[in-house]
Amino acid sequence: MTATAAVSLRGVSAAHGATQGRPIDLDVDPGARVWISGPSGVGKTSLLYVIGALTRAVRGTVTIGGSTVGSARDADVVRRHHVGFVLQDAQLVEHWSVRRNLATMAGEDRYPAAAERLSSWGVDVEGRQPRSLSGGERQRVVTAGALAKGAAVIVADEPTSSLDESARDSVIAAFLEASRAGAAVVVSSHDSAWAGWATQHVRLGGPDA
Ligand SMILES: Nc1ncnc2c1ncn2[C@@H]1O[C@H](COP(=O)(O)OP(=O)(O)OP(=O)(O)O)[C@@H](O)[C@H]1O
Repeated sequence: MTATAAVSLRGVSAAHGATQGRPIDLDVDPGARVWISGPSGVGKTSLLYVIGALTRAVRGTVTIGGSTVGSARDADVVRRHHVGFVLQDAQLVEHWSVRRNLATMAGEDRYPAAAERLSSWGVDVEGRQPRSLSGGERQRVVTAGALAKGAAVIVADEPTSSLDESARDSVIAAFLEASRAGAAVVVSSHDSAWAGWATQHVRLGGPDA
């Protein structure tokens, strides 16, 4: 790993997909922007989950925020302290208000900024329940919460899949801003709109991976 890497993978295979046959090495420095692409089913989500300590690698060494992710307990600690994530199914606690979901993801002190960002994205939070959100609104709530956490590492799985072009561009700009503030940001997506955003491209299932 580089001395400053936020995430370092050495000889890593995830439980499913292309990295099983071809283990991967990857360093992601603070402020770097990584786009993971590749065909459906190739293993993008599986790799992203390892990068975010959401699941453990089946082989190799994963270091996040200077800590090696060995045990499940290591993964818990790393996730809590270092990682913000946007998962593909934009999970919210359904019986909590959207406000409570957002405040829990962001931290109460960062809630106002997260709600303001959401409002600028056309999503008003107050008085809403998750069941009243469209798929795209839900995706933006989870993204605003993850970004507000101020984590050193942000992983996002298809964060713009339910968004129109204008909302997509706003979300891409927000991920750019997070990287400029020092976060290492890793996005898995089929959408080539991420190509111009990324500083590193990991293409799974191609000649290089
Ligand atoms: N828990 C699981 N048990 C068994 N197979 C799984 C599991 N999770 C994923 N897979 C399989 O592993 C492969 C990689 O899945 P993964 O979701 O990582 O791919 P992906 O590239 O993100 O796909 P997509 O672009 O369609 O979201 C797929 O063939 C998938 O069916």
